[in-house]
Amino acid sequence: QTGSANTNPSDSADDEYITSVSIGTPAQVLPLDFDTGSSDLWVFSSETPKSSASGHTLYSPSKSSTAKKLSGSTWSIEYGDKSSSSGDVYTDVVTIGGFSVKTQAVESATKVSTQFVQDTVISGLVGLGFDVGNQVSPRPQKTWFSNAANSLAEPLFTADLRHQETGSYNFGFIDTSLAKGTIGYTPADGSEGYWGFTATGYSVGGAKLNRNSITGIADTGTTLLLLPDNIVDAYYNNVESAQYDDSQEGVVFDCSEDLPSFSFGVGGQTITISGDLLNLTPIEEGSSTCFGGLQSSADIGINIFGDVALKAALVVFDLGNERLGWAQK
Ligand SMILES: Cc1c(C=O)c(-c2nnc3c4c(C[n+]5cc6c(C)n(C)c(C)c6c(Cl)n5)n(C)c(C)c4cnn23)c(C)n1C
Repeated sequence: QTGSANTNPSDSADDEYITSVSIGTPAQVLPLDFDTGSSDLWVFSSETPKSSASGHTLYSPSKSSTAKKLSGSTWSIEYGDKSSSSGDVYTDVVTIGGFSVKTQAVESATKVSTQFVQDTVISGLVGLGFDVGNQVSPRPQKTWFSNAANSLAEPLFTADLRHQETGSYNFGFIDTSLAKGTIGYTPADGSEGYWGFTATGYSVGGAKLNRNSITGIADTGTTLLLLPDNIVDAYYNNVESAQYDDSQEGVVFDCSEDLPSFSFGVGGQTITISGDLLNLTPIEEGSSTCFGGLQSSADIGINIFGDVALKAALVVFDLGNERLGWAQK
């Protein structure tokens, strides 16, 4: 068995990607953000304060004949941008791309931070990280993919995120036609809950890869490519108008500049992110100053290959073999 779901950028900056998910009986369809950097499936619901829930599509467990309260269970989560949510837990049938998990923990939000209140294009997240990262207590719950894995044709899923285009999450199979290059595989470290891996080197503007390895995570829930300062500086030294903007908390440059590409080695392959993909967006509507898709990870303590990097590749999240595959698109 397999599943295949389309995913779409939420806005002109590809800030996040939205995928439709069906929950309950009869199906309640919610727009959710698939996040390989976390391991909880949580939703805005009939239990979310009305003032916070307005503008969001809600899950109502009371309207689902298959919903069951997981009594005594609660959850609370904080994300890298300091956004947060918390609540209680139901189990219900959850269908993604035509594949159903009958008894999935659906974490219902009784509290959400302002970033989520304001982000009305999504009604929650689907964590596609490792189960060890799940935040339900007293008994942590499995992710949708973990519950699905043994019934899928292969225990893997792929992410094909695209710039201002419809992409896909495929479950249980690899559609190699989505990629131009060969898939290079490298071991994945799931011990922290993330999809951790090591890139074997990098280069700017199509130069030969150096041998400076970069350990980080493949994170569909993070917008940017967040790497160490030495790499960020090496890149923006090639961008004449680049400067750090305190108010934007990142490197900005003239939108008219042609940006160099950025490449990294992984699994014996080279993934090249075109300059266009590294120019994320004007800092505000109509501005001629643009915000970089590559920014520093110095304050975070972990390197994050977010959507800016993932958009250049077809990425295979292979749970069965505890490995990540990357192919140039
Ligand atoms: C350590 C870390 C991150 C790790 O993940 C991270 C980050 N980066 N994108 C996102 C997140 C997103 C994606 N996301 C990013 C957005 C940006 C940059 N902007 C301007 C808007 C309007 C966004 C929206 Cl709506 N959505 N979402 C939905 C959530 C819950 C995120 C949590 N953190 N996050 C940041 C900013 N930092 C410092």
